[in-house]
Order: sequence, then C-alpha cells, then structure tokens
Amino acid sequence: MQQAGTVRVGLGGRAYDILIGTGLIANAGEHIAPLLQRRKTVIVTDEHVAALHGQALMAALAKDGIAAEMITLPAGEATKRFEMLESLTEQLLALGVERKDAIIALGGGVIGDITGFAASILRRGCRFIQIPTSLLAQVDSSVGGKTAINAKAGKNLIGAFHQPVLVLADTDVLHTLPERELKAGYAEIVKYGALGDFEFFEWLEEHGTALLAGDDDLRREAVTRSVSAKARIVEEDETEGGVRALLNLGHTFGHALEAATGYSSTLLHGEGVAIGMAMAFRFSAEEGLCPGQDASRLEAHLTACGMLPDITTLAGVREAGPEGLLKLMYQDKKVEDGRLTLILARRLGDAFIAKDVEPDKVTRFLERYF
Ligand SMILES: NC(=O)c1ccc[n+]([C@@H]2O[C@H](COP(=O)([O-])OP(=O)(O)OC[C@H]3O[C@@H](n4cnc5c(N)ncnc54)[C@H](O)[C@@H]3O)[C@@H](O)[C@H]2O)c1
Ligand SMILES: O=C(O)C(=O)C[C@@H](O)[C@H](O)[C@H](O)COP(=O)(O)O
Ligand SMILES: [Zn+2]
Repeated sequence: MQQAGTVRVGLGGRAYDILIGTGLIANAGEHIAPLLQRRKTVIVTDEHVAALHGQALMAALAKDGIAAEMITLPAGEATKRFEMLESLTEQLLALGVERKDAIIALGGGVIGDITGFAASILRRGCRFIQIPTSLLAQVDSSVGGKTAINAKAGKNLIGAFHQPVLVLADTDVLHTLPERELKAGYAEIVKYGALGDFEFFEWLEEHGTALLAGDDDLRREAVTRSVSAKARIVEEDETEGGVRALLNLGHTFGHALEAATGYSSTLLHGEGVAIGMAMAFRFSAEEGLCPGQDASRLEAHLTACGMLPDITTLAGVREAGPEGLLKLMYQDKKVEDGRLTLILARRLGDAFIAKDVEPDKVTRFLERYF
C-alpha cells in the first residue's frame, strides 16, 4: 500500500516534489511517467541496491509501460571518481539517453551525487530523478541539487548544482540498510537539530534510539522534518552564497577526516559529519562562543548512538596529524581569499557562519585531540 506525504522545493522553474512514505518504489511508474517525454529511462544504481531493490523498481516502471535499462556501479565512496564518471557517461550515451530524457539515481548519496553530476553534463544537461535508498540520502543528499565526485585534493571538488525533477523517498527500503549506514545517515538528521532547530534536537534525544531500531513512523517524521528544513534553506540560497553554508555544519572537519582516511570504509561520510559536528561545537565552546554544556550534550547524544570514535584510532588520521588535517581543511569550498570559514555554534539549534577563522586556533584545537 502506498502512503506518502509531500514536501515541495520551491525553486521557480526548477521546483520539484519530495514524496516521503511507503510503497513509493512499488508505484514509481505512476509518479515518473508524467515526467518523461517518452516511456524510456535508465536506472543508475550500485551493486548492493541493485540486488535488493533493482528488480522491484524495474517491475514498477514496466507496470506503467516504461522500458528501463540498468547501470550498476560498485558500492562505496571510491565510486565518486573521474574514471567512474567517464564509464557512467559513456554507458549512458551508449544506451541512447537523449537530452530530454530523465535518468534515475537509485541508491545512497554516492549514486545520487555521481548520477546527478553525470546528468548535469550529459549532452550539456539532462534531467534526473532521485530514488534515495539510504537514510542519509533520504534526509539530505537527494535534495538540494549538490552533485559531485571527489578529487585527489579533496571531497566533492568537481561537481555542479543540478536539481532533480522528483525525489521518491520510500522508507520501506531502509529495512535492508546495515546498522552502520543507518547511524551514518542519522548524523545528518542530528545536524538539522544542531544547526537550527533545538526542539527537533530534543525530539531526537527522546526518539533517536527507537528510530534507529526500526520505528517506521519515527523515520518518516525524521525524514520529513529534515528535508523540510533543507528545502527552506535551499529555496533561500540555492547555490550557497550565504545561509546554505549552515548545512555544512561539521563538514570542514569531517571532509578532512574523510580525505585523511582515503575516502574508504574506515570512515563513512556520516561518521565524519558526526565527529565534525562534535568538533565544531567543542571548538565554539573553547572559543567562548557557545556554552560548554551544549557541546557536551551533543557529544552525549552522538556517543549514546555509538557515533564518536577517538579520531586518532582511525588509519590515516594519526599520520596526517594536526598540520595535515588543517591543510586538508583548506581545500574546503567555503575558503575565501585563502581564509578558513567554519560553521560554528552559539548554542544547540543556533549555528552561524564564521569567516576568517585563525588557523593557529584550529591547529591548537586539533593538537588537543592528539
Ligand atoms: N549532495 C548532497 O547534498 C550530499 C549530502 C550528504 C552527503 N552526500 C554524499 O553522500 C555520500 C554518502 O551517502 P550514503 O551514506 O548514502 O553512502 P552510499 O551511497 O555509499 O550508501 C551507503 C551503503 O549502503 C548501501 N545501501 C544503500 N541503500 C541501501 C538499502 N536500502 N539497503 C541496503 N544497502 C543499501 C550502499 O550500497 C552502500 O554500500 C557521500 O559521498 C557524501 O559526500 C551528498
Ligand atoms: O546540501 C548542502 O548544502 C550540504 O552541505 C549538505 C552536506 O550534508 C553534504 O555533505 C554536501 O555534499 C557537502 O557539500 P560540500 O559543498 O561541502 O561538498
Ligand atoms: Zn553531508
């Protein structure tokens, strides 16, 4: 049975709906057919998701007369690289994807990011639909139009803003997601509370454990609240000229840790975000910007969910050391005129953009972690 709510991302000519609920993949054809110029599409997915949910989507599209081909990429962050982008775009062209077609990204944030980027450049831009299957992709990466691959120099450095034309977040599929991946997605949910909604943070303190354990109603509510918050920010600032940078809370530290650990399974993106948010709050507290008890409260919640490892135990991080991490932080896209921008906090639920952060302060802060 299909049961879904809708959040609209109001971006004028690039506006789209995010449908959140159950039975959305089983009925995908009915939502997708009206968007197609011809009843033909290509699904891009990864090997795990293809095995679990690929056939269900193919069958749902066939029910509405949509012929679909499937391209399956390797799972994991290492897929967000140039060689994969080349292979993906060549395969899309070989399958005859036309400029007016809409391709489908079925998977987590890795598939959404690389497929969205491929769509943004294929024949100078075709449309794409997000069917996010990880918690992280449902609450964050499928919405807002940031698409990218990683570069040797840093995370998501080659990409484009390219909005999807539809997002189908089917919470049924979360039941096959491994626990570690669920927790990684949960970090991005905590982010919305920590950056701008204290009441949501309190709700997560109360319901986080049950949500992670599998409660569908709580998951649906968390996805809806998260994407609603993201949609409002993206509507105000689509290409991160200002306020959208708040969605980067924890990411300057987190992306540096991901780079230091080689974009590998040593540290998932969401895990880096959890550690990075705790660091951003602790740094804010040590700078006298935020009460220490708020930093402790955030740490306590993340620790209760098993999400705050000692960073120096992560292969690659000790080798990088404070100086190495600081250097990686300077690849951040928020750097302006060679100066570091961090998302810091006044309190839980109130983050702000701090420009021109002194590197010495960050180095001394990082040294205390080692
Ligand atoms: N564009 C954005 O705004 C944005 C936002 C946040 C994160 N991201 C990016 O998203 C990526 C992380 O996304 P992710 O955490 O989804 O990682 P992912 O895409 O690697 O998916 C996580 C793992 O779960 C598997 N998986 C996905 N759905 C499943 C399901 N329903 N059942 C079983 N297994 C499933 C995948 O095969 C993979 O092994 C990072 O590259 C990050 O940079 C982008
Ligand atoms: O949508 C945004 O804006 C975000 O910053 C969301 C982040 O969770 C996401 O990881 C994003 O890809 C990071 O953006 P980047 O510009 O730092 O690469
Ligand atoms: Zn993120």
